Amino acid sequence: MSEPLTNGSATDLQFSATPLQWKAIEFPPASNTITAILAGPGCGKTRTLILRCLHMMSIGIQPHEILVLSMTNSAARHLKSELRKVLSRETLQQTDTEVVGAVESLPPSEIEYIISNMNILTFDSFAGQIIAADRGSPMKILDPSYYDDIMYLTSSSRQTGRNHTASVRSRIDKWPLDARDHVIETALNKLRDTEGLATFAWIRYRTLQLLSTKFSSVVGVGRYRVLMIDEFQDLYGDLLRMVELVAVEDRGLHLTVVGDADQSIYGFLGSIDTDKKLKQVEQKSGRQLQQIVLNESFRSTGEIIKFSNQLTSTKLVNYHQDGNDDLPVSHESFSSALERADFVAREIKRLLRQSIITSLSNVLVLTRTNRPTSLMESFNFYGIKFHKRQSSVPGWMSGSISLIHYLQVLANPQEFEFSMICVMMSISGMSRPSMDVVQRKFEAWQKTKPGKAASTLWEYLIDPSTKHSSKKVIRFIETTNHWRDRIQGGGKDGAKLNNPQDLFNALLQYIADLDSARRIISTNLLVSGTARDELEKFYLGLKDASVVREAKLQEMSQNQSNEMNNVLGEEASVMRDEPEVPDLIDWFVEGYNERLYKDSSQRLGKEGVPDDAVQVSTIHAAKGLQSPVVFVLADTTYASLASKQKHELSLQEPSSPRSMYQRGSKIKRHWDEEEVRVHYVATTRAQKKLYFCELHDQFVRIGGSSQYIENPLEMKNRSTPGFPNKIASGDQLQNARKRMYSSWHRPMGRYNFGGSMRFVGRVLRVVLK
Ligand SMILES: Nc1ncnc2c1ncn2[C@@H]1O[C@H](COP(=O)(O)OP(=O)(O)OP(=O)(O)O)[C@@H](O)[C@H]1O
Repeated sequence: MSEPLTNGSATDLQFSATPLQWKAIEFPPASNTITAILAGPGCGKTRTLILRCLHMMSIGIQPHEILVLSMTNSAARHLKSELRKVLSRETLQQTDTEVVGAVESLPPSEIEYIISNMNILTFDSFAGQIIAADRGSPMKILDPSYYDDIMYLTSSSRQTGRNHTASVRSRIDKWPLDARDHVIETALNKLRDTEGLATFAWIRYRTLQLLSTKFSSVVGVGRYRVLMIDEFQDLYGDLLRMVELVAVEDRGLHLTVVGDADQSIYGFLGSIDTDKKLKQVEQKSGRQLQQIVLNESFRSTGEIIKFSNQLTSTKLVNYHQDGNDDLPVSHESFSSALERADFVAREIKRLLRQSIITSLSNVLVLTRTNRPTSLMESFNFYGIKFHKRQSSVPGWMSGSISLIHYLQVLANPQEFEFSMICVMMSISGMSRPSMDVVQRKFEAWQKTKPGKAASTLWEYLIDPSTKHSSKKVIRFIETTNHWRDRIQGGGKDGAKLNNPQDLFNALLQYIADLDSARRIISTNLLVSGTARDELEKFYLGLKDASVVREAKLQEMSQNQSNEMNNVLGEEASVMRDEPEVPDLIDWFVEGYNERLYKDSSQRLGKEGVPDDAVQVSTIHAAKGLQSPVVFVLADTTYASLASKQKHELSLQEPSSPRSMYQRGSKIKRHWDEEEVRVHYVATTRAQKKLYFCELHDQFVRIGGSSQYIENPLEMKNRSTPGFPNKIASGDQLQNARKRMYSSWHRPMGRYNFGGSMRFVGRVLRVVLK
């Protein structure tokens, strides 16, 4: 193959449209019709949608009268950038076989005018605008999955700065579902009234209410003459209802929807069959359906299309040949995620060396979940930079391990009770029933101390009168006390551990002494390769905190000495106290929530992708994208695991996160099929070269190691000075490996470790402006 694989091809530069695309572009936007543009991946749906908007403008519809709604921020950004690209193209060319659209190249000011006046929004921003117009000010978003934080925010303990959410949570977890929902709902209502905080679910719900009861007074909505829906196949419950309400017959609004049933991947949120959905909208809005099916794919080579078709058994027969030789699809299999990551990096290096690609931005790495995404992001063995595309998941560390819990316990086990429970649960052999016993005894103990109703679990544990029957609990107390003493300066030399390296080592040692290493270090690292990254990120966070703290200390002592010299004279210096800056551990723990919040809002705002980086994304966040080279890090076991759970979803408006999973609801999903479609979406992002990389065994071979990396725990550290080369000792590692199989499926009870990271911080995302 002679030419390098790049993003732009010759056909891309001209505004040609196939006759079918042209028909879709031109179909009159009458208010009594719905135009449904259906097509497989790469057939030009997005492009047609944009050209259709421009065509409408050419027949007199104003940019601000057009509303384009998409499911995700990422899709909305993609649409905007495509619109900008289309608008800034220079000349139009006529070809023999294709009809050419008459869109003139526009001066920059006009391009800006169109882009800023045409509303390309996510459903949630659209709903947010309606709410803001209704109440006169925007609302802040509260992620409903942080429901411990919701409790925290509404509880009286907030004023005292204490965190009682663990006990609240453990109590309400025992209640029937309805009662629980009621409590959460009450808390949410309170937050809405007092703090202007609302969940997306509520904002959608309220929007639906406003649209159905007082549509005419909903500011702004009446001005739209055209509504375009991108990725229609993915619309679920309330979003679909929103479309129906905005598009009801008598409002003179035209509706165009664009979609592909084979790319439907939101069944897990209740999205139903595409045809059924179309019929539903047709009936509810009383319109006539005009369906146009595009059948020629312009994106991928024949090899890629064939491979993708095999996945879903669909027949997208036509693909547009642009003269490039077809490269074979590489179907690879690996025994560990780390080995796979290593392959990806080396392969990219090779593509660069052999000039098959000229820029790292021509490569897209797609993963099923966030976990391997984080792994790739911090994988830089071969000097290749990976840039994680912003998905909707917030969080400073979406890591699989919750190191912060351990540090919080070391900082203050009274304040961070929930963390303490998580830490106790992570101790090898400490099961859910034994934790329940502790909890029950604690409650009984509290009753014997009438004056001390608010006594904490830690106070109970260290109370000399408490008789512990479990050796694990005793060990937890002793180990925690020992390392708290060491860190807090109660050690022999009386020094505080304010050096990030010492503190980090102490933290790791604490974890190892608790015998939690199996769960948080070895298991994660060996299975998915991410634990090391999380450790490293954590270490870097600690270092950052230390740098800021040092600067603060210096600044304070500088101020102080200036002040002393100027005002008080030298003698006074003796009387002065040392500046008060918290110790590193407290500084870090305190700043953690703040950073979590700041970072997630910064990340939400971030747009562009650096040129010198490989893009890494989850498949869900990569909808609509394309790239010359795509590596799909397939997760084929996900399908069978998911199918076992057989979630049942309800389409009712959720009053709380959990009511989404009510029993007795009608819709059952076949998860395996959806998983196949997810992978289909992934493979069809590739234009020229596709790598389908599976893990043939989701579990690492016991005792074996990757052919590339001898011992993952003793890998060279990635140019992070101070980060320990060796994380756990050989024996621990061997034992961890042996125990891995037996422990992998052990349920973590309600204190799910992976998810518990969420409860650490109050993650309030302010996304509505
Ligand atoms: N008529 C055409 N001539 C040349 N290129 C085209 C034509 N139609 C579409 N393309 C190109 O094909 C690629 C895929 O188009 P587009 O992203 O619009 O497809 P899509 O149907 O939206 O795909 P997906 O379903 O994956 O989102 C783009 O690079 C686009 O420029």
